[in-house]
Amino acid sequence: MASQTVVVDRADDDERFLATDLLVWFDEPESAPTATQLEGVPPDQRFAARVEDGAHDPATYPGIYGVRPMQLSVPYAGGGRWVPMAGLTWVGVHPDHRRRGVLTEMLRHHVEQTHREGVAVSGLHASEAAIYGRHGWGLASQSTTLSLGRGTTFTAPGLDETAAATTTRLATETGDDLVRRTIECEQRVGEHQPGSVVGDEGYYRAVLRESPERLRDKEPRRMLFAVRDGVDVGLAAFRRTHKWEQHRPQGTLEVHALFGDPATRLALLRRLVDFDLMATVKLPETALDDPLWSWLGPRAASDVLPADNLWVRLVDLPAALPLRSYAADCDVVVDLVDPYAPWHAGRWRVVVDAGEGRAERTDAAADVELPVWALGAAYLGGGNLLAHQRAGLLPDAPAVGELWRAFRTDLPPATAIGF
Ligand SMILES: CC(=O)SCCNC(=O)CCNC(=O)[C@H](O)C(C)(C)COP(=O)(O)OP(=O)(O)OC[C@H]1O[C@@H](n2cnc3c(N)ncnc32)[C@H](O)[C@@H]1OP(=O)(O)O
Repeated sequence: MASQTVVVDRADDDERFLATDLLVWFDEPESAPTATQLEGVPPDQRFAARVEDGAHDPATYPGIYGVRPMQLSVPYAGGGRWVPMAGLTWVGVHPDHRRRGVLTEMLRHHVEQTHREGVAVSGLHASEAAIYGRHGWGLASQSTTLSLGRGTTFTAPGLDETAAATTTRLATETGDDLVRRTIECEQRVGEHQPGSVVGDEGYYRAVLRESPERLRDKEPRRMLFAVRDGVDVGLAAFRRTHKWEQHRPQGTLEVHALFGDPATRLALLRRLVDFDLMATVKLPETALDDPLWSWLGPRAASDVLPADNLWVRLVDLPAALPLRSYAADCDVVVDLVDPYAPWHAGRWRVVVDAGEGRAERTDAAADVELPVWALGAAYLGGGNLLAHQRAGLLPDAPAVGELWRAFRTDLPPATAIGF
């Protein structure tokens, strides 16, 4: 198809924004007011692409995207630390305009806009894994989904006492009370777990809202909080589905999110595999080094499916590097390839000294040329640069190993929510 001139700017028409999203995702329209449906993406963070040559449907935009103001937990002093992240979401291109560069222009706009707003990192969950790598996002955390049978045994002698001292109770709060309790709990837990993401109140109102059209005959989502010493230390969000086979209950309990330190996860998991009338517990986005694998052994789970989790793009290297701490010293000159960001592309001296990182402009000869996705992948300590080098995706230069030894973390990052 012929290319087209694409201009991206604020989306000034909420109805049109929503209509575009409905067309892209072919969802049933909801009865809730438009403002409620758009909650979690602030009005000044809704963007639309317009094409300047050719007619298009006035009720929709050729393309839309939104940004959630979020916090990302980055590796810091053996734990984590919250830093601002632009959470890219609601990306969609009208079916009549696809594969003609609308997404490409929207992502270029997003990178510029994020930089203008002084945010160094953009993150997203992708609908399809092949989309974002070519635009500079690197796969920063990976996970698996899996299923467990009812009554699964978890063997964790060193954590039994703490898990037993952890009470699990279904939340009785609703509305804003539940939103506040959930945010506070996720902030408390995620700060110690690099790769965690939390949103603002609007985001939590949006994810905790369940419209009648989406719910139909399903059980409303239940929130199970884990409490220790009077403090919320974790939670599991889940829903159950009935099923009967030959007079025997074969229900499925599907977990949507699971937060907590290892002893808390143990307490929550023991409770989740013990609900009446269930035969199967489906777990979401479980990190590759989740303690679960040590408690179970690899064969106790079924339907194990690896997936990409959080994709990270750096939009400002000198601002992003000092935000986290590092495992080893390094001093290399990187020639950064970033076609979307002239302020970013070119040679940087990347230095880590006593755990602190920085990047400064240099005219020195480059030790390695790196695509911007590589630093996004490694930023949380998860995307192994040496493995990418071995796979032929990065240049065969010693500087890649030096960078990786600085960026890597003892445990890979884990991201528990999608957005
Ligand atoms: C963070 C999020 O919100 S994830 C949600 C993403 N949205 C969706 O999946 C909704 C359904 N899909 C769509 O709306 C569109 O097909 C999009 C947004 C995925 C792509 O939009 P388009 O305008 O068609 O993309 P565009 O023409 O800019 O393509 C850019 C490049 O990405 C490639 N590409 C686009 N979509 C895909 C895909 N689904 N899989 C693999 N490659 C893709 C194109 O081939 C093109 O490659 P090239 O530069 O080598 O030629």
